[in-house]
Amino acid sequence: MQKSAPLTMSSIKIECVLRENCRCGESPVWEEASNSLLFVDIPAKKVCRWDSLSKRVQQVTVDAPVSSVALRQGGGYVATVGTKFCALNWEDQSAVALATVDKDKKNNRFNDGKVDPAGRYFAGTMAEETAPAVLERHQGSLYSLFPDHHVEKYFDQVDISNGLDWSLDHKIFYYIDSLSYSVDAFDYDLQTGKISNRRSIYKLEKEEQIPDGMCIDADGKLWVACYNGGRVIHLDPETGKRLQTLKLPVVKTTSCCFGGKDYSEMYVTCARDGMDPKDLLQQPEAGGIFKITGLGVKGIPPYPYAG
Ligand SMILES: O=C(O)[C@H](O)[C@@H](O)[C@H](O)[C@H](O)CO
Ligand SMILES: [Zn+2]
Repeated sequence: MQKSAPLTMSSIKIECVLRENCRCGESPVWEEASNSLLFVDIPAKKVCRWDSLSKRVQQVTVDAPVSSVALRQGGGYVATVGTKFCALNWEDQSAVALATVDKDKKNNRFNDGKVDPAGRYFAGTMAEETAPAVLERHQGSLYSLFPDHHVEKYFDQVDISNGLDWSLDHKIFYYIDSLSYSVDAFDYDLQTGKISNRRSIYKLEKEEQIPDGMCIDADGKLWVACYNGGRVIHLDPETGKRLQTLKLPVVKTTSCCFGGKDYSEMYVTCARDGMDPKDLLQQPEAGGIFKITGLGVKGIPPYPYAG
């Protein structure tokens, strides 16, 4: 395995590349075909696409909070809107429901979602918040939308279903329920999409605050955005050790992904909701998109939904 560059050689640069004032930016996904970063602003009900070459942003507004977006095999996107898995057509700005979950829970909505290596769209739910991280507990569940559009439920009793990704050998599923303050792992069966043997691989320290979105890198290590922690932490899931902390000039960091040339850049989303006017003055880039270069590690392309 190739070692990353020694620390003395790396020059990490963190910059805000888009001042978007997202209320709650989330679900960054790199689309190689268009050199673009997709992301959502959950309460603003917007899916955005930032062209890294022209620096322009396009957006599609939907009719309910949109919590994640993913690429779709054969073009277009899928997104979790309210409690629906939807197909998103960028050209005519339409979102067509493929399946609905939590029909008995009127106050629920989807939260983070991502596609697995076999093309299933995983996403979990939560009760709607009255303020950031303030909500009726244990209302969420984790689901996946299979390529044939049927939905499977994995477990319930979730507080805030959040970051998710798969190990490079596809044998482990990593998952975050934010209010557990833990990054968990499950054994993963790629053939069936089944998960088992839940365990914690990392417990957040107090100052790291609330674990939110996450992604894996090409070395199999995890990067976890810490809401209210103003940072992304780099974890070794095998040893359970934190390898590195990246501090950002905004406190409500929500999620991260790799993108850009050869997936050598990291993109980080963040939120403005829940900040008071004084914080907003001190963090004028809150709600923007951050790009981090010089990490000395690459990411992997996102998997497209196969249905
Ligand atoms: O981005 C998300 O995942 C949630 O929808 C947000 O509301 C916050 O992250 C949450 O409040 C912190 O736990
Ligand atoms: Zn999140």
